[in-house]
Amino acid sequence: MLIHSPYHTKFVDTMKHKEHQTNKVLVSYTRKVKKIDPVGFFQMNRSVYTGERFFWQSPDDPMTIVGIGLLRTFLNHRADDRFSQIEKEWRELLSRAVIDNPTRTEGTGPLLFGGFSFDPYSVKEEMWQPFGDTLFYLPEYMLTILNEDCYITVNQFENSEMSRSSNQIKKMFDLFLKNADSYDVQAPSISSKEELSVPEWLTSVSTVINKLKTTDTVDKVVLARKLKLGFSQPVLTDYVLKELRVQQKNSFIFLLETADGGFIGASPERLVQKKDDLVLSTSLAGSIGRHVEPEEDKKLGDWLLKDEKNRYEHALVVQMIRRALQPYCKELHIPEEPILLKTPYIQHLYTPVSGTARPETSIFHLVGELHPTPALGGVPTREAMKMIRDQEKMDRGFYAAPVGWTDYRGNGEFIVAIRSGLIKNQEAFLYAGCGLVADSDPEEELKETGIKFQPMLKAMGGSFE
Ligand SMILES: C=C(O[C@H]1C=CC=C(C(=O)O)[C@@H]1O)C(=O)O
Repeated sequence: MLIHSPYHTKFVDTMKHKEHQTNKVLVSYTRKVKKIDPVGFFQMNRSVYTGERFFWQSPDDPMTIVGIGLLRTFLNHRADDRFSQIEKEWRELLSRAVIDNPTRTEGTGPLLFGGFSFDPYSVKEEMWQPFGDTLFYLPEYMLTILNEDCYITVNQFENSEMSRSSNQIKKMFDLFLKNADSYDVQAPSISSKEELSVPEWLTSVSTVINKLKTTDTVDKVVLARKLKLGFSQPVLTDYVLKELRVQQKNSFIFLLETADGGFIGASPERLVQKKDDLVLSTSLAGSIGRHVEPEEDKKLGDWLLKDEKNRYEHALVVQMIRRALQPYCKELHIPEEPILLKTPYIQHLYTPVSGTARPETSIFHLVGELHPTPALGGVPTREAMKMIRDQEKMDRGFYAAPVGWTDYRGNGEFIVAIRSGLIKNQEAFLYAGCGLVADSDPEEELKETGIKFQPMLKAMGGSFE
């Protein structure tokens, strides 16, 4: 139910004007508060802020960040220098910011949340237009939960009526809390399900495998496909988010809302985390399904750990991450052997990578060097990307691309946005891909992508037979 109050008009007015305030000084206020439920916070004042929200949760929940209201949107349709461009714009904004943040906690204070397109040179599909090649949000209100501690950040541009002092910003947040509305979140009801162009996709897979067998210019290519869902009503991102949080606890859960839906998913794959000078990354490639019987499940995992094709697919990713990070890290630690990472529907070969960054290394640098890893692109990158453009016949948009956050201190985390989908009114488009090497079998890869649709499909109220 919506609570009408004079303040609602105020919030709407503030929103209308905020895009014109980009030359003003950013004023940011952060305080530790009593624990707030992140979903409750996400849904507060929904009638005003739908389409202007983001949600982030790391595996098993140590870190949650929820943003509401867009103080500034960074949207770019540019290719070559997109990583350095966003960094430049962000630094410019921060260089004139007034930040009142007595906490030393990462993920608090001014923070950008968003991501990049997978391939800025792909032929664009209309549905991805609102995302451009770079899309980041600077929120007005933000909740950060790290372990058991909870923080609120309020950002405003100076000169806006309500933001001249920290005290006034605090009052503004109190007002925001008072005006919270609550509402029912209905389960979406799937009315149609269409796997797009399966025969064509299988032909493309065979063409790529043939190429991998017959030339030595390319070793691995990841091809993806798309599943289109129709619903009887517009899909509420809130519902899908709620389901993913319950069903995919050991993945990164992310949502970047847009006016008519949003990009959402539960990815097990960290691209990079930076906390002070500590850098973490992940090689995740090589997959097999799960079995309900623990003994059978273990057999599947043991098989995967020994399978040559999967080990090769995986090793190519490890090699590339090593090459990408070495120039930026004083030390790099990469275990010799992968272990298993199990999510509810699938298990993967997994190698955690850690290092110590050299001074002046920014998270955007690292994202730019790492994307796309051969877990989503291929080896060598340039040839694989060309084959993906030629053979995939779709725009991946933000699927398989870096999505995450960075705070004003340069800490942050980006994942590879797989196990994801784009919600657009009464439709949703889910994406899933697979690594192809010379020994791959098209039918097996079709099955594997089918399993990879599962997490999103389940969260949207469906299943994949
Ligand atoms: C491309 C996807 O998965 C990648 C990540 C892990 C394992 C993969 C594989 O075994 O093929 C893929 O490289 C996807 O889930 O859409």
